[in-house]
Amino acid sequence: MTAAIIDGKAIAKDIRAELKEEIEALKAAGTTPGLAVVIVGDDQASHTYVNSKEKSSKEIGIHSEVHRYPADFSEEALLQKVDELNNDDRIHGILVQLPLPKHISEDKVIDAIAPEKDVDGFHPVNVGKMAIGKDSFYSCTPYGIIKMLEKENISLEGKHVVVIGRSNIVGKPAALLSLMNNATVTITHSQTKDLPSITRQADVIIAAVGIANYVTADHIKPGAVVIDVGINRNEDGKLCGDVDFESAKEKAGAITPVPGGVGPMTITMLLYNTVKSAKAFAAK
Ligand SMILES: NC(=O)C1=CN([C@@H]2O[C@H](COP(=O)(O)OP(=O)(O)OC[C@H]3O[C@@H](n4cnc5c(N)ncnc54)[C@H](OP(=O)(O)O)[C@@H]3O)[C@@H](O)[C@H]2O)C=CC1
Ligand SMILES: Nc1nc(=O)c2c([nH]1)NC[C@@H]1CN(c3ccc(C(=O)N[C@@H](CCC(=O)O)C(=O)O)cc3)C=[N+]21
Repeated sequence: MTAAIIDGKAIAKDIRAELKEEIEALKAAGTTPGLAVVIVGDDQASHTYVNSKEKSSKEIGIHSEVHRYPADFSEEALLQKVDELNNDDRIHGILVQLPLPKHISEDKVIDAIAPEKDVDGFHPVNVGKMAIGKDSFYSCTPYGIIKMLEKENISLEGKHVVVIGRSNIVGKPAALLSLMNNATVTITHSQTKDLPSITRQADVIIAAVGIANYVTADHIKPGAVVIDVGINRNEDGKLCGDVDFESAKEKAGAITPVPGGVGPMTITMLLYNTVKSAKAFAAK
C-alpha cells in the first residue's frame, strides 16, 4: 500500500484565501488585523521562519511588523517592548520567536504577553483554557494538524492517537487538542519503554521528536495516518522530518511530507489566530 500524501501547503493556501476575504470585510468595517513578531538574536532558521511569517501576513492583508534585536538585547528591554505592543491598538497578535538567548527567561516573556494577544497560544491562561476544553488561542502547530485532518475528512473520534514528544509547544497541546476531538490519546517521550510497540497501536501517529528519520515503517500499523512535525537537517543539509518518509509511505494510509506538510499549516494558523483576535477586538 502506498500512502495518500497530505498536501499541507495546498490546504494552507485554501485557508489563507478564506482568511483574505475575512480580512477584507474587517478592513471595510474599520479594523486592519495587526501582527507583531519579535525576534532576538541571529539564529538563521528563526530568521527564515520570521521572514516567511511576515511575507504570508502581508500577502493576505495583515499589518505585519517585525522587531529584530541583537543577541545581547536585555530581558528588561524585551519585556518593555512586549508591554508596548500589549498597549498598541494596531496590534492584535504578538509572537516572540523561540528559542530566546539563554540570558532571557522564556517563561517571563511569555507571561508578559497579554493573553488576548497571545496568538501563539503559549501563555498559561490560553494553555489552561485549552486544557479545560474552553475556547482560547490554541498553539499553532497542533491546531494546524487538527485543521489539516478536518480538511482531509480524517475524523479523530474514537481513534487512538499516539503523540511522540511532550513539549509545551507541540507534543502536549497536540495531545490535548486530540482529546478535545474525542480521540483516545497516548503521549510518549524519551523515557517511554518499547515505544514502537505503542506506536504500532496507533490509528494516528503525531511525531514531534526532533530526530531525523526517527519513525520508521516498524513503528507504523498498516494504514495508519502519520503526521510528521519534525523540522531537521539530514547529513546532506536537506530539510527532513522525524519520519523516514520513504519506508513509512509504503505502510501508512496517509502521511504528511516535510517540507510541505505541517510547517505551512503552522504559519497559517498564526494568521488565523491573528484574524480571530482582531475580530474579538473589533467586537469590543
Ligand atoms: N513544523 C512546525 O511547524 C514545527 C516543527 N517543530 C519541530 O518539531 C520537532 C519537535 O519540536 P519540539 O517539540 O519543540 O522539541 P523538543 O526538543 O522541545 O521536544 C522533543 C520531545 O521529543 C522527546 N524525545 C526526544 N528524544 C526521544 C526519543 N529518543 N524517543 C522518544 N521521544 C524522544 C522529548 O522527550 P523528553 O520530554 O523526555 O525529553 C521531548 O518531549 C523539532 O524537529 C522541531 O524543529 C517545532 C515547532 C513547529
Ligand atoms: N514563538 C514561536 N512560535 C512558533 O510557532 C515557532 C517558534 N517560536 N520557533 C520555531 C518553531 C518552528 N516553527 C516553524 C514554522 C514554520 C515552518 C515551515 O513553514 N516549514 C516549511 C519549510 C521551511 C523551510 O524551507 O525552511 C515546511 O515545512 O514546508 C517550520 C517551522 C515555528 N515555530
